[in-house]
Amino acid sequence: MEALHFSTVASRHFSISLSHNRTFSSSAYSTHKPTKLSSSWTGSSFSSSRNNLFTNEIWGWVNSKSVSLRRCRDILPGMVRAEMFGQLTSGLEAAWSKVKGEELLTKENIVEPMRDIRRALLEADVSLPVVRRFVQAVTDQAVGLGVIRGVRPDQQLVKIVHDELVKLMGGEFSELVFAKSGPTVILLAGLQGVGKTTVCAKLANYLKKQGKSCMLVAGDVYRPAAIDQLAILGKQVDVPVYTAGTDVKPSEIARQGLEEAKKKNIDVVVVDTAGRLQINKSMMDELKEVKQVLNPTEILLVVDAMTGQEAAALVTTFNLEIGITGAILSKLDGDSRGGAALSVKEVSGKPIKLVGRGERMEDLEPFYPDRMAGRILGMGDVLSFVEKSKEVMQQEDAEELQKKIMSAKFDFNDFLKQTRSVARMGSVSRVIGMIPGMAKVTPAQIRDAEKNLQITEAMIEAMTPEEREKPELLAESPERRKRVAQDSGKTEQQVSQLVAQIFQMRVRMKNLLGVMEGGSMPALSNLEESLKTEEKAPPGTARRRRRPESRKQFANSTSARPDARGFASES
Ligand SMILES: Nc1nc2c(ncn2[C@@H]2O[C@H](COP(=O)(O)OP(=O)(O)OP(=O)(O)O)[C@@H](O)[C@H]2O)c(=O)[nH]1
Repeated sequence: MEALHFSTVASRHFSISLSHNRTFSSSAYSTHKPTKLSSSWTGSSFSSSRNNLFTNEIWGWVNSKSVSLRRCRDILPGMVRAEMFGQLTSGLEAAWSKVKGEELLTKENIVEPMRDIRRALLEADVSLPVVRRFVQAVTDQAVGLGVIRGVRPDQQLVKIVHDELVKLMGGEFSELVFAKSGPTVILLAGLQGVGKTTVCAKLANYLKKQGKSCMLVAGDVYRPAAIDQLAILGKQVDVPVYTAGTDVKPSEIARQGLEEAKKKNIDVVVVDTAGRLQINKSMMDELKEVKQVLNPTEILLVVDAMTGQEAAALVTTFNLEIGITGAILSKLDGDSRGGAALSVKEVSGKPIKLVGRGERMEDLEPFYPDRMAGRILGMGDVLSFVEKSKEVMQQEDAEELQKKIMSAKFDFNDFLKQTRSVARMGSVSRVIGMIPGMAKVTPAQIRDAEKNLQITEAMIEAMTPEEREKPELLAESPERRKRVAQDSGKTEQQVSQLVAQIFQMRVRMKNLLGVMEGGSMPALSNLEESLKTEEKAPPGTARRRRRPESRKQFANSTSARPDARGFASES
């Protein structure tokens, strides 16, 4: 694997790399190039069937053994990979590769990958008890997990590890709390050199962008340069800084600063405090005094991400000593291991609220555990794909469906199940958007597709159980179709189209399975094109234009072809 590095001018630590897998270069890629599907694929008369087919295509594509997780990650849109936590990311990658090619995650085949995960976490400087709990939780979930159609065991393992990482980092995003009345006071504490003074100004800058007026208070009286530094940074972000020199007690400066902020109707006061090389009693006593004077809404401990599990231990100690509300993890941009981000919440019980990712004033961000986990794994879109697939279909359903398709017994019950599965996926575009070349489906097309799903559902619900199982009954009887039309409030023509469609679907799905088994990737871009063409066609013309296409299919499909006499003439 080759990484192209782009260093940003502003930060000497930060670099991003675009993953570029050599095995995935031109010749390898060309083997996955979309093959042209038969024209029958491009002329579906119903958007609902189109969606079902999309879903199948997508499942089929990801399921295809030629598509590796790495490839998914690298070619899916927006897949820029950060170097941050790079070491951990590579360590975990070894784990996925161990279960590639397996059909199921078992007690036996999970041993090796779990060893890799354990090693990766320990190397990331996560504490041993935390690693043990993590590995146990992942193992418990992975073993005996049912198979989800289209999702391979290595993809499932990625998802489990992702979810556990999110839990480990606190699950939910922990927002800053603001006072209901009067200024919100945020007290910053931390050891020397962790980035407190810088964070003060960054935080003011961050809050200003949320429309809050801010004031900084220079409470670090032991390092005169810290006061000047804060004044300069304050100017830089255009926020007033309250200073009272170095001869006044920090608690007194804090009190005066708060008074000043109240007079000026300031929304948020951020108070800088002195750091020490290590925790000592005088530091804690001073902080307690400042805390008593200010009664802060937030007491945030700034910890240096590069100190790994030590950062988590510090948060615990500060919390026990003075009671804090959360942590700010600074210098995350220089952290290739990730131990601090992974351990703080688990070890101390206190959430990380913000992270510093560079020296610039803009480099402060909220800490989102799920995004962080996604970054660590570097496979955001694969994760959402697994999640969606899990929601919509169980393997048993899928296998049964496959059998039915193969034996040309796909009936309206299956049709309805599929239709609802697609509907449950919400916006189909979200799934389609995960596939390269398929991100351009318009909202209008999606709305249309969803409207058609409802129409289809209404008609199927108006059928008797027997009719649903044997679409032939409807194909042979205009009376039955008339009754379904009346009961569902749709036209006879719509019912006829639906009946014709199920036979077309049998044929198309069978064709699709053939294509998938042949190992080539379905022509997703062709489908997208067909969507656009159909979208542009004026009402009433699309069907007429497509009819020769459907006829051609029927002519080619002897096995699944019903005795269509009785409805074909009407449709
Ligand atoms: N790369 C990087 N550097 C940072 C970050 N935050 C702070 N720094 C740098 O870390 C150094 C120390 O930051 P300060 O804000 O002076 O630290 P402090 O905790 O106030 O230090 P004391 O006042 O001595 O206690 C400075 O050079 C900052 O530019 C960050 O998120 N990323």
